[in-house]
Amino acid sequence: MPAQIINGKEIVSSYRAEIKEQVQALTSSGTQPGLAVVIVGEDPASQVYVRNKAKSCEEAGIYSEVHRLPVQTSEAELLQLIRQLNDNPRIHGILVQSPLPKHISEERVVEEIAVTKDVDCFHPTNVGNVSIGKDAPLPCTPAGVIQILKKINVPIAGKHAVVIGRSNIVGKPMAMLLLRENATVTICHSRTANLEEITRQADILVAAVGKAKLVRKEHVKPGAVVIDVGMNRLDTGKLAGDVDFDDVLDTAGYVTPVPGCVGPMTITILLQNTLEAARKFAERQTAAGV
Ligand SMILES: Nc1nc(=O)c2c([nH]1)NC[C@@H]1CN(c3ccc(C(=O)N[C@@H](CCC(=O)O)C(=O)O)cc3)C=[N+]21
Repeated sequence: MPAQIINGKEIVSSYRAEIKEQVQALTSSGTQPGLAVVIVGEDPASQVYVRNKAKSCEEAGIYSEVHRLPVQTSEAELLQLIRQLNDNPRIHGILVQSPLPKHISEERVVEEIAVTKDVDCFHPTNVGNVSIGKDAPLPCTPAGVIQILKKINVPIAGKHAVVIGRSNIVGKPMAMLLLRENATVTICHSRTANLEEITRQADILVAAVGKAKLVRKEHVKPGAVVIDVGMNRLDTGKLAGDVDFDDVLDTAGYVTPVPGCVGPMTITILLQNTLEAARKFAERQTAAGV
């Protein structure tokens, strides 16, 4: 039986409709959620993402502002902007688009973002809180993947989940969230010997390596759920995932398309995190008698 193609559009639009309602409710009680996106330089992929994000905020009723800074912006200038956004009561979430130009330390910049406004979950305090199970904004792409699994009713507890990739943005936090859902988790990476042998044991296989079409049917256990986080721009201009979609179709039980599933779901979680940050801001205001 051929794999079921996970309908990202349907999952995303119902989730965003729920968010929109909650944004409206919070707005009418006096707090409109607000997101600031900061982009330094002209990376073309980043431009696409930032455009998608601004449009998504608008559709959800979230206030957003995009700060486009020239590539020669100094680290000190960027830090100054972040401090202003930290102090701005209209802004509840701050996202500094990565990658940054080489002369700016991403680590330093992320640490400047107020922990309560870190809607990416990149700040070390939030990363730590997620790993010890404390309340924190959830990392957008990994949380989106968990939501996809839940929406299609795939059980996670007790399943063997294999993550290919160990980046701080996707691989590592992905493994952490799967563990929180009680999966047995294996992380594979560029130094893993016998990759196929391990990935073939996966009930849930998440590909987040950044290598176009790396995952083929020989990597996939029959019936497995294959989630493709990859977003590789081919020379043809087309977008390809880390999974060879056509090749795995007859082996996998479920597979996500690229584009049209994990990407838009990532943005959906960003909206959710911004809403949640705004809600907590409003609660703190009320508690303080403001
Ligand atoms: N601080 C920070 N936070 C991020 O979350 C972040 C980042 N930096 N830097 C870059 C990556 C990449 N990323 C994408 C998310 C969604 C789509 C997306 O919606 N993609 C569409 C297709 C877009 C197209 O056609 O090119 C889709 O998959 O259907 C793309 C890319 C967020 N990132």
